[in-house]
Amino acid sequence: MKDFRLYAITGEEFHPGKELVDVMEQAILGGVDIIQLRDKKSSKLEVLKKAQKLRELTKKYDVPFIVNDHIDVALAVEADGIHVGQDDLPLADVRKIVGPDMIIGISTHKLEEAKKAEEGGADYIGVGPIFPTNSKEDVVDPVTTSYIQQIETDITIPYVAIGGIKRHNLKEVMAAGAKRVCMITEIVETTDVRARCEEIISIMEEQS
Ligand SMILES: Cc1ncc(COP(=O)(O)OP(=O)(O)O)c(N)n1
Ligand SMILES: Cc1nc(C(=O)O)sc1CCOP(=O)(O)O
Ligand SMILES: [Mg+2]
Repeated sequence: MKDFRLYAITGEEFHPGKELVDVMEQAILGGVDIIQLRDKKSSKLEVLKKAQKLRELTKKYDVPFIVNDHIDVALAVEADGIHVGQDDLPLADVRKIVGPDMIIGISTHKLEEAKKAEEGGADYIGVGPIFPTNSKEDVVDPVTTSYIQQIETDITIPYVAIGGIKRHNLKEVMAAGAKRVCMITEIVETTDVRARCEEIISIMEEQS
């Protein structure tokens, strides 16, 4: 897969009154280079409609588009990838469904899960939650930056740090070895999403 550094996940509940596509377009203009549609509340049809709009947007900017949870929606809109968690379908079954080319990302919270994902052919893994987060209901305890250090030592596939990552703790995350970060609230919960992403990118560039 094409490499990336700033991964934005949608979080419509954090930007009331603003259109999903407008917020994500500002994020892309600010430097986000991969987008995931994550919607835990809408009906399947509503998720499909949002995915269609984001597919169009991400095609325009040549940014990879990932769908969280809904494999059928990912296939229907020809998304670039699907993101699944530890309680979703096993990787081997997801691969059978989506075929050889679609990106598969898997959430991991411990080294054992990361190794299994790598051995099973995941294209990337999520590594988190690094810090406490209010953006996910059934979240496990923070894994802290020590999990990033373990991943750096033992895992070779691309990984993205996630969970409670903000401008103020970004240096700590990068100092542990992370080169890619994923955020919901720090990106979408602000009046100027583009400027926020530019600021995040400039902190990342200072650290690399
Ligand atoms: C990049 C990335 N990493 C982790 C997650 C979390 O996925 P999951 O464990 O399936 O939880 P939900 O997002 O479905 O609540 C993610 N979505 N993206
Ligand atoms: C969706 C998600 N998955 C996580 C994991 O650790 O797997 S943490 C998380 C929420 C990330 O949101 P924020 O940047 O607002 O903390
Ligand atoms: Mg999931």
